Amino acid sequence: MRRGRGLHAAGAGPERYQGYGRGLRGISLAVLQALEDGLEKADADPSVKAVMICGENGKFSAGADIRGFSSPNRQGPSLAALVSLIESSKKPVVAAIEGIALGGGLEVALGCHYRVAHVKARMGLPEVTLGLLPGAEGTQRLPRLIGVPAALDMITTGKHISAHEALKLGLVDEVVEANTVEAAMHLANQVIGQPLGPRRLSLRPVPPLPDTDGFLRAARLRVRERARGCLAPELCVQAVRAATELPFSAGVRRERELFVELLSSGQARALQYAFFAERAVRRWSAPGGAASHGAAPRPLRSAAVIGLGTMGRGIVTCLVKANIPVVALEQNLEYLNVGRKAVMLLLEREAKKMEQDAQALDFHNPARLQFTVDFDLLRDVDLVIEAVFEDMALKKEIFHKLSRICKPEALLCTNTSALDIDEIASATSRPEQVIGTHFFSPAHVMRLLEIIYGRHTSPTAIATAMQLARALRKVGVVVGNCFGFVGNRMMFPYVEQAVFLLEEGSRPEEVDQVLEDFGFKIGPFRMSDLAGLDVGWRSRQGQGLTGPSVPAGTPARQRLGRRYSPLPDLLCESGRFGQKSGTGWYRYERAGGRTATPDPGVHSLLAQYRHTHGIRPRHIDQEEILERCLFALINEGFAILAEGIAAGPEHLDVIYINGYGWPRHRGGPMFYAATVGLPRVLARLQHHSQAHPDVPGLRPSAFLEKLVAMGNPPLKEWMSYLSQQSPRL
Ligand SMILES: CC/C=C\CC(=O)SCCNC(=O)CCNC(=O)[C@H](O)C(C)(C)COP(=O)(O)OP(=O)(O)OC[C@H]1O[C@@H](n2cnc3c(N)ncnc32)[C@H](O)[C@@H]1OP(=O)(O)O
Repeated sequence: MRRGRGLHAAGAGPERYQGYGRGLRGISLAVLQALEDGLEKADADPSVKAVMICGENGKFSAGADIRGFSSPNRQGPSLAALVSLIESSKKPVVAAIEGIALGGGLEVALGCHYRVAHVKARMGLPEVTLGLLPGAEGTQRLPRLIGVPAALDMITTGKHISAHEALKLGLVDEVVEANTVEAAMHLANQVIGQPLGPRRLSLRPVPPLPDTDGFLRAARLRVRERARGCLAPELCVQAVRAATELPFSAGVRRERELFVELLSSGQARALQYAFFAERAVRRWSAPGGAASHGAAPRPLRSAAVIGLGTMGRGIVTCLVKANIPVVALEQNLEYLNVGRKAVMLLLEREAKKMEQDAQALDFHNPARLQFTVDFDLLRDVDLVIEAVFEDMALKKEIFHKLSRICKPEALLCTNTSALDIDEIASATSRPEQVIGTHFFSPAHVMRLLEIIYGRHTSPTAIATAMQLARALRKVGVVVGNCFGFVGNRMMFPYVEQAVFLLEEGSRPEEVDQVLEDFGFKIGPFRMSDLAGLDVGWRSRQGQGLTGPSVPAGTPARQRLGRRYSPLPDLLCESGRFGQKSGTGWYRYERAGGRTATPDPGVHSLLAQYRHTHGIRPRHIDQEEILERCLFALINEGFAILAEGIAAGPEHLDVIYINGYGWPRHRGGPMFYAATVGLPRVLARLQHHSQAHPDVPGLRPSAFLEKLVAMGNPPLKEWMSYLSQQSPRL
């Protein structure tokens, strides 16, 4: 038996191999070189009759090293050349796929003549999620193997598929439950001497469809619609089209051109930044030097959710899906029954989506999901998530009760989008166990979990909340405590600018269009209608900004010495609450309808409003709409960083990508600011601030000014320019 790195070669005799492999870090140049050398050696050695390629540590490959794409000095053998070399081997090559075969890893497997997968293996071409396409000839080989529709689906979505699905598609030849390497060697030994031509994918034709051109045209439109300005999915379709129209070698050249176009588009950089940012935020730090590496989470064996409104229902659903037994509590039987029905409906739907795993949910079993009005049933749970209305007095009452009832080590979470965690914690005898867990609606769908520590929250509590995020398959981001935390605090100036633009001459649909063209899933007015305009109205009433508590004589468009727009209040006063009431910034087909139509009623309300306040409407161009909304949001981001509410710009970006529909291919607001260039962001903020001196949100943050003065350093260096690391982090 001979051993090397990366590749195993099965010899003529029983089990003679040579081996190499590599785990998660991606295929490095060293691995490429080693594979190339090994293959050449195996081809030249007459005693070697077949070759088997596998990974190390039970993982075939996570693909190319993503960091390598932005490296200016990338040199050495190319992955595509290696895949061709594998395919052209005169001896049969078998891939033994365990764990994962992703991206370039799967392309290596496609170069092999046979593929054997472990039953738990997952495969995929996720390049599109990194702003790229499978550029090691994957767009040309995969359609030849599994046909255009299935290949296009995998390549344009980047989804991972199971071994069974791969077998159904014909992507692998065999799925095994036992030792994959042995099974692959067994197969290798069996096929020695058989002709390899039919196994070389580059020599196969793409299986024809009745109307390939029509299919690809429809796919391109579908993908373009879904991509919201992201280039990669569309270029993936073009590459697959090349496979259907050109001979293999010309298709590969086309794939290469498209790959280079994507690599230099800027979007690839943004998407790769987002990939690493999501992993970077798993490492958190908190006051007093506590950090992820030194804090261990407590076990999460059971949970309770208080309040079965929209948020509570979604949270219960995620917990059940994560296999955590839940006690769901409401204040009375009437609300409990309504909540129970809604949760069951959600779970039925989720079970349908999950198909074969549905049994595992087992949500009719009271040991896994229990509905109650009795607080005493919360005595033994490891975690409680309070999800009642945004009412401080009510939340404090509940937390007071919890600290009497729950076991001492139970984590007490509040699902709030803005309220003070310290004040809530002050109602308990154990503030170190209290933490904010801000879910986003619908809670069983949205990936973000903003985790807010208070002054006394312990590192163990933070680590446990992060563990909860992971268990729920969410992206947890740890932030400090301030009004609106990170996400909503940055959203306030954005929405404020959008409303000011209406006062000055824009229409809701114009503002939404500009921001949707930028890539947001929905613009600020569609979003407000969806969330319900009454939510913000109640909050403004609570803050004394509108309603009877506003002192007589207060100017209509001013509060606390700064510009204020009463427009959203006027809408609510006239019963326009958004989708739920059938009218808001738009008109809907009925109360609860989803289709927004520009509303002449709103247009005349705006005209009347401007007339009343002596505002002469003006034409506002797209650039001004974008700059005022986005730069105000980004400006708040710099203030948040300077105050130490978040540990770095990546945290803000991950929050915006996963919770606020920020287009991922633009990398998040702070990454976007870096792309635009901080001097330009500053100059434009200065310009708009001069035009609107009564709007503090447009006044450039001192931290932004400092970064510009320091020469516009790269984003990863920003935090080192804060004179003292924040008091909070
Ligand atoms: C010519 C072009 C040829 C080829 C193109 C490509 O191959 S592009 C790359 C395609 N591959 C991918 O997109 C896979 C990316 N990785 C993942 O999806 C996940 O990491 C994975 C493999 C499913 C594992 O997930 P898990 O949750 O178990 O681990 P985690 O994500 O935390 O990753 C652990 C650390 O590994 C790093 N990493 C993973 N994959 C890569 C990679 N391809 N390149 C570089 N680094 C990778 C990841 O960043 C983590 O690092 P850490 O420092 O611990 O944060």
